[in-house]
Amino acid sequence: MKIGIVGMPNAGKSSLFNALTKSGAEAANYPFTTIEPNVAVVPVEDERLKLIAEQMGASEIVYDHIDFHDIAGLVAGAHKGEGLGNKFLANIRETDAIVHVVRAHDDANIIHPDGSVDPLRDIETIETELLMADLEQAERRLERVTKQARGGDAEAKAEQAWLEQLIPALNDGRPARMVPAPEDHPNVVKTLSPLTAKPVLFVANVDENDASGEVPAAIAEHAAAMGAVAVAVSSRLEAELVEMDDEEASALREEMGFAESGLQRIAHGAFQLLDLITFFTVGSGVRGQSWHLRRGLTVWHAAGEIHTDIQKGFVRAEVVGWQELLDAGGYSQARDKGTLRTEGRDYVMQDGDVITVKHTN
Ligand SMILES: Nc1ncnc2c1ncn2[C@@H]1O[C@H](COP(=O)(O)OP(=O)(O)OP(=O)(O)O)[C@@H](O)[C@H]1O
Ligand SMILES: [Mg+2]
Repeated sequence: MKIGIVGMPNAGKSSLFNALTKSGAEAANYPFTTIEPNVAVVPVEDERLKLIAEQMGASEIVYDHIDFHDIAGLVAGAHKGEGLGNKFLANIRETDAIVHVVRAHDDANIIHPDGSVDPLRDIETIETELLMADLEQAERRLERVTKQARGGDAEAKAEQAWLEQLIPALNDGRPARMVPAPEDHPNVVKTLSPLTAKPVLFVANVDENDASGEVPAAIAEHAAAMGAVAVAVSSRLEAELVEMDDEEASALREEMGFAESGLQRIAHGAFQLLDLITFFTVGSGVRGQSWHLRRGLTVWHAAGEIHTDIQKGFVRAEVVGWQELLDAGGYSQARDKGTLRTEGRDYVMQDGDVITVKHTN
């Protein structure tokens, strides 16, 4: 999963990104060796995997991860190519979701580009840039598909009709996610890949003393109205915590009154935002791994997350809930108890399922 970090200049993006990078780099059994400088790979920790991996005697634990992309600061006018505008926009087009960092701390030492702290104004500035960028893209696309539609192409006609609804909506300040794609041509959204169709996770970058507290009301209300998710984190505090050793950091966290690291709050917020479920693969002497999948998809899709070859050769899957596996004490005991079942490709995955895919090749 790819997530782009956006926000006003000086909002706290890089501090957050650095904290994310360090937390990922320090995690054990990190499955990748090279990391691009602007990509932070963050494992999503999961207690359930720890328990079953230990019981099954797995060789190691590999958590699923989220890739956060630090995207250069967005300035007003980015859609016109000002600053790093165009490159910035091309970068976020490729992501699954957006983390929008909003300055909510009052530290007078930190300059605000507009001279005062006003989270809603800042959110609006960024959202306007995203809307304008989509608008330009949509207008350009409309010119093209209008020509194709004249030739009688049904897909082009459907896309044209959609764009003709989308453009006035964007002009009115309504995001693309509010303009549903034509039912028989859902791909038109993917083709345009509008920024304002992406789900948004707001990170309220709060004062260190508020880091355990609530999301400021103005941001929480705005997020709720958009159908977005919001979490409160102090970017600077998180950047400081990753510099400490684990014990020191958790002692400090406890003292400040929050159990989960701000970074894990963000990772879990992203899961909630994208409506993902977690499933596991585990065995004796092999890796225990966690994976994610959109809710409502099947075990065949799950197989594709593991490997395209496993999906291609899919025959059937053995499925057991993580708790049932733990209770039974192993796969064969779970089979005897009837909690481990054999399922076909249309089985809809449930959060916490442990699967073994039987496949050809
Ligand atoms: N919660 C916070 N409280 C106080 N200061 C903070 C907080 N978060 C970040 N800062 C400080 O704000 C400054 C800007 O932070 P940072 O460099 O992370 O912003 P940025 O969004 O990456 O900026 P740019 O757009 O210029 O790249 C830094 O000095 C950082 O230490
Ligand atoms: Mg920065």
